[in-house]
Amino acid sequence: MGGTRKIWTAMDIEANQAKQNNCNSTVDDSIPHSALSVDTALSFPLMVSCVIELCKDLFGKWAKLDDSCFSVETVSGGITNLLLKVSAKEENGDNVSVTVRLYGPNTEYVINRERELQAIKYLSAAGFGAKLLGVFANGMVQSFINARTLTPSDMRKPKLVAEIAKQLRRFHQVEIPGSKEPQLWVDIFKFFEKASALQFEDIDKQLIYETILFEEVRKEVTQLKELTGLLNAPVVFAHNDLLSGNLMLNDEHDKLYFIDFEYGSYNYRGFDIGNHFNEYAGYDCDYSLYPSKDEQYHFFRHYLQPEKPYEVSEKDLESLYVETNTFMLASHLYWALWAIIQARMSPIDFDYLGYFFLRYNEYKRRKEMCFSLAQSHFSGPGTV
Ligand SMILES: Nc1ncnc2c1ncn2[C@@H]1O[C@H](COP(=O)(O)OP(=O)(O)OP(=O)(O)O)[C@@H](O)[C@H]1O
Repeated sequence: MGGTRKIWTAMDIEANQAKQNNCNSTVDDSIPHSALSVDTALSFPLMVSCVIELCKDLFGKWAKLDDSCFSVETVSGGITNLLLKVSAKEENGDNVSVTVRLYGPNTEYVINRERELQAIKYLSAAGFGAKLLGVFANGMVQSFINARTLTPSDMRKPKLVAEIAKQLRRFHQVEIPGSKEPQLWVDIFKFFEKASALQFEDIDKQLIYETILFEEVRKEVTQLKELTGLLNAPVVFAHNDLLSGNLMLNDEHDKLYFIDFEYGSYNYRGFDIGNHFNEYAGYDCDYSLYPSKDEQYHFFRHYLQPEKPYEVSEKDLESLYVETNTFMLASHLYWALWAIIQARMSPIDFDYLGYFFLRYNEYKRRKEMCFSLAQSHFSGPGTV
């Protein structure tokens, strides 16, 4: 879903905004700020001039360089963000590259940029993602990552699985100031309220929308919330959208990067892992590609004990297996409800209502197996 999942993200913005306002840590003052903005509607050549001016304003050592020392190219041009690569030939002959991310119009209404920037600050200090180099009126500048984006099939290669698991463990250990309340059910219920009160101008969409059994969905959400509540699952700062498009690999240095923290929040550990496993289905949503128990155990070993993966106890593996596969169901409900709202709000031409049914049907297909897995786990050791 990567690119299609970007426009209408957190419905909890207002709620979180209130929390953020109570939290006194903002972006580090040592990070350069510029009041300039770059109009994304400009023609590319005009945009290039503005971006060069912006970079000169942000970075003192580039201020005196001639415009001919800069080159600007597009890295990715989603509707949400426009990502540019800016390279500058510095006075000492060094060629330095950065990325300039221009937020798409109106995304400030749907993405909590303050929360994202704050998370980036702490995550990049912990070595995750691109380094935050500058902030301006409608975007940010980050270090350029010399790496390729992973494909869904890369993501399940045992060596990479071990590395992803190990990094995810470290990611989950990062401390971000502010509320540590897990967002999963807060988000899901907000999505539900919005999603169940929509009206579509498009008659065909309206007819499809009217076939959604919201009371049934509400019961499923409530039932799953109750079940996951029995798990006592750890709460961590979670990425929440760990799909292959958000993983980059530098093959030469064997270095893996997590990127794109737009959905990052405090959340249940099992949700982040289960959501990641759901992404094995790839862009075609082929859920037969969901990892087997052995594949999951390989991940868990490296997540739980990266230094001694083969010393993880069977009991710990089983517990994390139950936790992950219960929250995996929540990931289906989360993105299913999110998709209904996207169907109404997003300008991206994608069959979001179809995506709702895909995720909701997969939830229903897996529900019984996962519920009985959790219930037999609660009823005694060794029963899984
Ligand atoms: N710092 C970076 N350095 C190099 N390439 C990057 C960097 N950040 C992102 N990219 C590349 O750009 C792609 C899009 O990045 P990202 O998902 O962060 O942007 P986005 O605007 O949220 O994307 P979209 O809305 O198109 O999904 C990534 O898959 C990656 O290939």
